[in-house]
Amino acid sequence: MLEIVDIKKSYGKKEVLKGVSFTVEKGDFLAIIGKNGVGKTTLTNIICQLVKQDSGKVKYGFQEKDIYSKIGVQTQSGDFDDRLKVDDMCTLWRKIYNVDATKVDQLLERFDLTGVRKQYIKTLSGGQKQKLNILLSLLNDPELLILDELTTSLDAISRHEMRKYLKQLNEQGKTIVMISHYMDEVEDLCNKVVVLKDGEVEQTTSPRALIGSKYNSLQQYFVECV
Ligand SMILES: Nc1ncnc2c1ncn2[C@@H]1O[C@H](COP(=O)(O)OP(=O)(O)OP(=O)(O)O)[C@@H](O)[C@H]1O
Repeated sequence: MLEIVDIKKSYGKKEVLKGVSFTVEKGDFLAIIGKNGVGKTTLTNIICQLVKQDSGKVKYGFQEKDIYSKIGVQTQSGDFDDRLKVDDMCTLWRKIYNVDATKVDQLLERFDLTGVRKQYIKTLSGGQKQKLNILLSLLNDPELLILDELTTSLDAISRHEMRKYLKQLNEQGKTIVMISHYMDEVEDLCNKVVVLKDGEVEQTTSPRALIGSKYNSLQQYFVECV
C-alpha cells in the first residue's frame, strides 16, 4: 500500500526526519509512536502530501493522482470552518465525494452526532469535533486511513467505541496508519509499530515483539526505551 523510502525533512536548521523508511502492507494496522516532537505528524503529512519532504520518496500502491480518493485523513487540528454547521460540513463533503445522504446519516448515528447536526461546529466539544473529523475522512470510503491522535480528547466510552469501530474497519480490509500516544490502544489494535527516535526508525515490528520477554507491556517498553 505504501513504501516510505529514506525520507528526510528539516525545518530550518532543525533536522526532524533523518532518513525514515518502512513499508505499509495492505490490511496493516500500523502505529507510529515516539516522543512529542519527534516528527510523527510531519511524517504523516508527507505521506498525505500536505508537507513536502526534502528528499526521499513515498511510493503508493495506487496511482498517485488518485491519492485523495484512496486516502482518508484525520488531522490533529481538524481544520474546520467553525462558522459552518455540522450538517453544512457533511453536505459539502458529501457533494465533493458524490456520496448518498443516507451514508452521512448512518455515520452521524454511528458516532453519536445526530443530536448535534444542526449545531455550529464551534459549539461542539473537542471530542465531538474529533468524531466529526473521522466521519468526514470515512465518507469517500478510502482504502487507507491516516489518523493523527484520533482518540485524544475522547471520553472513555467514546474511545472504547472508536477502538471497536477501527478494529472492524481494519477487519473489513481498510489499511490504517495511526499516530497514538496510548500504548494500550496500540497494543490492542495494531499488528505493526514504527518506533521513531531521534529522527530515525528505531524499530518496525509487532507490539508483541517489542514487548518481548523483557517488558510487561508496550507502555513499559515505551517508558524505558523510547
Ligand atoms: N511548520 C513547521 N515549522 C517549523 N518547525 C516545525 C513545523 N512543523 C513541525 N515543526 C517542528 O518539527 C518537530 C516535529 O514536529 P511534529 O509535529 O512532526 O512532531 P510529533 O512527533 O507529531 O509531535 P507530537 O507528539 O507532540 O504531536 C517539532 O520540533 C516541531 O516543533
